[in-house]
Amino acid sequence: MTMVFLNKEIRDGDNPDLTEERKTATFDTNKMAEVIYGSEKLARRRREISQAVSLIPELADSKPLPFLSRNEKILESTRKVTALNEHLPRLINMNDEDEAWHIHSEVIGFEGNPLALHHSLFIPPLVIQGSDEQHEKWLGRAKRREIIGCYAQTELGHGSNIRKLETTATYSLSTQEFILHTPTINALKWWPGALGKSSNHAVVVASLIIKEQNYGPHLFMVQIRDEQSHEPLPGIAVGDIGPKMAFNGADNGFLGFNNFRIPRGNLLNRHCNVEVDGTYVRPPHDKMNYAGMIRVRSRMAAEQGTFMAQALTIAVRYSAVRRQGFLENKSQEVKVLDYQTQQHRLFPAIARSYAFIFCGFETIQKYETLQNEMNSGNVSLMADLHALTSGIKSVVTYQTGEGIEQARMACGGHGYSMASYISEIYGCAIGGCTYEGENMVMLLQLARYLVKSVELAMRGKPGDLGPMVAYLAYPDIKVDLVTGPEAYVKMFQHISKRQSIKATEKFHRKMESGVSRDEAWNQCAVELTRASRLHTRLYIIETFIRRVDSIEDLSIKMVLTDLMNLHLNYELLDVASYALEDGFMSSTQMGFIKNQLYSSLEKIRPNAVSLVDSFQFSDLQLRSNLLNFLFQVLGRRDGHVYQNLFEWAKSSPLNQTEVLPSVTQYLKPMMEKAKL
Ligand SMILES: CC/C=C\C/C=C\C/C=C\C/C=C\CCC(=O)SCCNC(=O)CCNC(=O)[C@H](O)C(C)(C)COP(=O)(O)OP(=O)(O)OC[C@H]1O[C@@H](n2cnc3c(N)ncnc32)[C@H](O)[C@@H]1OP(=O)(O)O
Ligand SMILES: Cc1cc2nc3c(=O)[nH]c(=O)nc-3n(C[C@H](O)[C@H](O)[C@H](O)COP(=O)(O)OP(=O)(O)OC[C@H]3O[C@@H](n4cnc5c(N)ncnc54)[C@H](O)[C@@H]3O)c2cc1C
Repeated sequence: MTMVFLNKEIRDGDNPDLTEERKTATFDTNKMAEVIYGSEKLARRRREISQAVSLIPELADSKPLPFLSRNEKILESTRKVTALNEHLPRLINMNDEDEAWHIHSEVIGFEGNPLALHHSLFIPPLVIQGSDEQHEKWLGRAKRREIIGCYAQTELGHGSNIRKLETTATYSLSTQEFILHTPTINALKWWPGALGKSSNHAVVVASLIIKEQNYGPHLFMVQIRDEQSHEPLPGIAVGDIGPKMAFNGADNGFLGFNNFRIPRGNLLNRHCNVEVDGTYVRPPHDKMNYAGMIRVRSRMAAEQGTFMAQALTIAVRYSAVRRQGFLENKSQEVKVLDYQTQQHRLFPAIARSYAFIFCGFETIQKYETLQNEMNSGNVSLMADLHALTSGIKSVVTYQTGEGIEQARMACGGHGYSMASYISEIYGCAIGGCTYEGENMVMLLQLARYLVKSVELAMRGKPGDLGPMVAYLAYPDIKVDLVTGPEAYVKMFQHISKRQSIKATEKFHRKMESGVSRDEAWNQCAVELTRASRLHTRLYIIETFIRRVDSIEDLSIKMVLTDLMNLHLNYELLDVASYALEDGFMSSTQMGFIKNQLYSSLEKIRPNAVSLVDSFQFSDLQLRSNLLNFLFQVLGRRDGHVYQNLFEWAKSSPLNQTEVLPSVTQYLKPMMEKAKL
């Protein structure tokens, strides 16, 4: 029987320790899901989709994914994604990217699949950079999945420095074609997801050469495999780059061209062009060809927030059923969730998950505004959003990695087992520190923007500063943290401003002492990245406060205020040394922050399970409940962990036979030999 209590679904037969947690929570998890996902409709749609997926057996994993070999993983992810495509139009709104993301994450898990990049990295650049004529030619085919594509930019020798990509696209005036060529091994495309074995088309980024002049990286639509035989076309070398830390259900690949010709019309030319006579038509912004990367980065905060939320759901539920050690009552061991250290490990990360998701929705909206403006020829918002998303991408991926790793350790030994699924989530999430721009490189992009802004403020032009950096010109007025969130923001603004100014001044001093600009930049790079992190963390705090301010439901507002206070105190404590250094923060204030932090942990404790339940991840999504199987493990909603860990172990392929060949071939002879 299921009893609904503030929508927390207390189910008969659930582990009583989890039931107790759900009963004591002070808010409605469905209402919280509305806040997390943006509206009642969006949250409800997620539940409906999860429910629909759970009723379709062919969308379930046919075996526990960690027991599969690489080939089996690719076969399984391809089986599921093609089966899913058959059902999609019935299950989701096909124009809704969030619904598509959600359903893929339910069905595929974190292993990746050969069509993931088709939708997220092949179609979007075609939409953004392709002309109407090019949309006519390829977009319909891509959307109907008549062709499969990927985004091939990174090379063996270059990923971060796109200007130095070595793959060339040389315009031939005589044939009006581009000749794609890979001049060296280093110039092989390397890493693109789904390139290795699955795609038959690629958006290839190559340096455009016209009459021996290099015009820098441009995007080209390239067919790489025959549509019938799927064999590589003559002049193309392509394959898989081998197993990775995660994403092993996907085929990241390499690609080389041997003077491979494509028509002039294959340069994606909505914003730039090469005319028949070789005349180059410039785009309205120098970095227009990088716009697709801003798009992906703008989605990463929400994405990473949900990755961390999944690991935390597993760890918090498990911590509520895991009993070990004693507190006051010596007759019953305590839930490990009652230990302050466990709470300190998990709750700030829950707060960051919420913060990243809220911040993510804002950045996605900002990107949509940019996209609309770009479509009408206005590129003035690009620089701001490039700077902002560069910082956010770097901070959230790093902190998500930290949070997931804490979740793993919070599960003790069982966290280390793949039955927890946390290692797979971790492998996938920390890929984000590297893909879509290596974190340090992207922090330094934001630092360029901050330095320029400080210079404007120094030149007495604070009016020229955009709203995101206006605080760089604010006067320093001491704050009383007791007055609430605004005081925390002011304290953070002071810290961030001071670091940006210090780093800029150091950079200027280096140059004044005769060091070249690039060398001076490098000598200040650590300080500059610190400024970027502080600026970004400030921005995330502000978005959290904005979101909580906008909530009307009192019970939700109260618990989110607790979470926000935890976030404010945790973040400020983490960077307090910057404010103690110049006396802006007193040691009394430091003590106040710590006490607030500990009291926030206590306030959140009764709501912890419901705060993670509110993300409403299904057991399938957490790989904690595989349809038709008993392998239900650590994060399962009903909390029955131990017997299912035992089922999981019994299902290990190693246990399908009592005596392994490793024993008969090697150990037995060794022991026999030792007896002689
Ligand atoms: C449950 C589901 C499971 C799984 C799914 C999850 C995840 C997905 C899985 C897999 C991964 C998916 C995708 C990964 C795809 C990729 O990684 S694609 C490759 C991405 N590559 C990069 O990001 C490369 C990073 N490098 C760059 O972007 C650039 O090289 C650079 C920006 C670092 C530098 O470029 P330069 O041309 O050299 O420029 P600069 O000299 O440094 O700067 C000059 C000015 O230009 C401004 N600028 C740079 N970029 C932009 C931009 N995009 N927009 C606007 N302006 C830009 C810069 O700010 C400078 O301005 P100034 O005013 O300061 O001069
Ligand atoms: C899971 C995954 C999926 C990917 N998918 C794709 C894809 O679909 N398509 C695609 O084209 N690519 C893809 N990539 C490639 C990815 O975009 C690049 O690996 C990434 O941009 C980093 O570039 P790099 O490998 O050249 O790192 P490098 O730049 O070589 O980084 C190595 C080190 O050098 C440092 N460094 C480099 N430049 C600077 C600098 N200017 N200042 C300071 N430090 C610097 C970095 O901080 C880092 O510590 C993927 C990568 C991964 C891991």
